[in-house]
Amino acid sequence: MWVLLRSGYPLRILLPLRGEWMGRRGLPRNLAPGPPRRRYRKETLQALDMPVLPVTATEIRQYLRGHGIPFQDGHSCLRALSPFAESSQLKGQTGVTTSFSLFIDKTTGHFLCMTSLAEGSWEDFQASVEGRGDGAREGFLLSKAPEFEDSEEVRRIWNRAIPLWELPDQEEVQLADTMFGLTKVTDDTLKRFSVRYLRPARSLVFPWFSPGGSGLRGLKLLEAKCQGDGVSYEETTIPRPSAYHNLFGLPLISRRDAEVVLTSRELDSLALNQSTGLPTLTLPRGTTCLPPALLPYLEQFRRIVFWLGDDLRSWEAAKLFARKLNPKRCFLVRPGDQQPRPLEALNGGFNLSRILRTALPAWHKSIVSFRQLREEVLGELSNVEQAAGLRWSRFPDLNRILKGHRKGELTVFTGPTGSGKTTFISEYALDLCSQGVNTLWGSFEISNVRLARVMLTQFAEGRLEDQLDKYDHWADRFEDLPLYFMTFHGQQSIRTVIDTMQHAVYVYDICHVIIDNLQFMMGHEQLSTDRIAAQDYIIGVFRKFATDNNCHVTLVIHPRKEDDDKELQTASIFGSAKASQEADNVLILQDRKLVTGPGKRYLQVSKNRFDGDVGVFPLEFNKNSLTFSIPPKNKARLKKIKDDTGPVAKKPSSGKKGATTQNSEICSGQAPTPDQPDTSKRSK
Ligand SMILES: Nc1ncnc2c1ncn2[C@@H]1O[C@H](COP(=O)(O)OP(=O)(O)OP(=O)(O)O)[C@@H](O)[C@H]1O
Repeated sequence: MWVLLRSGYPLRILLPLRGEWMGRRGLPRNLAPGPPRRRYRKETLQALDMPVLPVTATEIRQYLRGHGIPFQDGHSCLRALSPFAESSQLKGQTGVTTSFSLFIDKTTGHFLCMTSLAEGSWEDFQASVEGRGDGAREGFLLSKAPEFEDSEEVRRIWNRAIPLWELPDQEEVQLADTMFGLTKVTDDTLKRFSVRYLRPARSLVFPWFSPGGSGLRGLKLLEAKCQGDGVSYEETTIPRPSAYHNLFGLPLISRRDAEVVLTSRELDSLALNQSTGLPTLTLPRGTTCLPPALLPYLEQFRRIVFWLGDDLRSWEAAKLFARKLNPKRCFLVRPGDQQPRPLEALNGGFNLSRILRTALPAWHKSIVSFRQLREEVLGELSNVEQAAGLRWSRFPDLNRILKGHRKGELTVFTGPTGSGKTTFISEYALDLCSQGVNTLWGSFEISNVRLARVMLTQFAEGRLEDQLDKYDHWADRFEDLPLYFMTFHGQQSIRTVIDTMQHAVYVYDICHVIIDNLQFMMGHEQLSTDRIAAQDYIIGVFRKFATDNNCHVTLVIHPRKEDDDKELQTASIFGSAKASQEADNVLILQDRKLVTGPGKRYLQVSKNRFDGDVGVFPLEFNKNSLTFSIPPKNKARLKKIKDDTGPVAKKPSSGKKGATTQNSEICSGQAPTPDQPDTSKRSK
């Protein structure tokens, strides 16, 4: 994984953990070659020590003009004459010059030369143009060749895989067709997309070819497993997901194609291309992200249709991605009963071309009519559970009160000093991140190493100090979480923090930012009136960021000093009422002990803009695992007690996304004492 964000950004800024803990990917066991290997990338941290300022599109344009480099304006990139391509390379087959092969990302300044495949940061580009730097001008140094171990593995798997129709046993063909839903996909289609089948792993193999079709850069394996009455799928990529930048279907795209359909699964692309004849591309990691490195490959299209899936999450992802690609050329297929995902649509006898024609424009003017909103409103109404957000798997009581974690909201979290705010919020965020929420941490008070240690302990649900032999196992799994850290420590200016967050949303599709804590952006204002004004301003900025980027921001704020024996309230948050007004959710970690649960703290939800439900529930701290969630054993015990004492209203949640949660039985056994706030009331 290249941890180098954009060298052009305040680079001490984002530190994904992966670089330090490169581990082994989860290949099917029967393919695993030899004992686990570990690779350490020591250069990672050094790269982060260069404080460089962000670049804007205007500055890039000025620089190109200033250096006499001709360029054209594109959708998300500027296209320029490439200083990395040899003049002989610039001639296409027809002898016509294939100029403007250099793509520079307008937001990050990152560049890619399509002719030489050189790529790098904006600083690398400048160094190269100005003849300084160490070889960037040679044009090849920055292109990332697959690591040797990876290319060996890729080659070996690819050579063992065979086309489906060459399987010797007809029954095996039928089984594979059924498991992968390929009964209506023709051999011609599979052949066109070079899909193979790996018998020992019972997996389809999708190749990643280098641009220009010269070599194999990687693979994706899709394994189908029977699960009850249904089938579940598991993906494995080589290289590992963070470096897997394949737009599956790219070799079939012609330079003249002006329209493309983007899907989130390779099988959907096969179905779409077969039934509509349109060019299709699959995003490498489905709905989780659209890495900016792929944007140059999408520049040529005047119309891009997203058909990512049939749920609200796919719809949200499509809207987010459209912003990167320029929403004016993007159209979205709305999820719905009559618009399932492409493979299902093909198998269900739907007319895929007709569904594509119903795609809605992604671009809205500042003023919209209800006509433009009605489809979105319908989407929310027909997917009520999904609209309530992603459910925590460790905190059923949070689901019960808050209903879920929703994009674009601002959560303010407070609690007395040393009460365990960081520890709790770490588990709360880890829970979501483990379910695929791309997360960015801004921990200004405690170091990232300490924070990561807490999170890893919570992830492993036990002390790792006593079982170091298991460290690699947990670290490898942890490394694959979509988790990033800002490397700020101590006081920071709000502008720098917001710039970094903006950058992370663009590059890593971050959907949840945690800021611990706001006091580190307050500067050194001495007067309390200045401090209140500063805090109000900062909260306003985070509120706007959350809304503009459809990204959830969780903001930890210290309370004002109150009597130790008094409970905190919304009004206890330092400053004016701005924090509670702007916040969608207000959570308070109360360390006053519940009478019924000696020694325990409890979490109070004192504001919930989504549906108004507020309430409290006890938190039981486990010193070994540093967790507050109720371990599965205890959950079972609580359920049993309830079963023994009377009927349970509803089955407790499985904790999985989309599952309904009704866990009042867990809480009600430990209800707050009467002198505690009335928790059943709505907040407004
Ligand atoms: N409920 C608890 N009972 C006992 N110890 C706890 C509890 N919660 C957290 N701790 C421990 O207390 C210490 C401080 O926790 P943490 O840093 O999460 O508190 P905080 O509220 O964020 O502190 P600060 O106010 O300084 O930001 C940690 O060592 C943590 O493991």
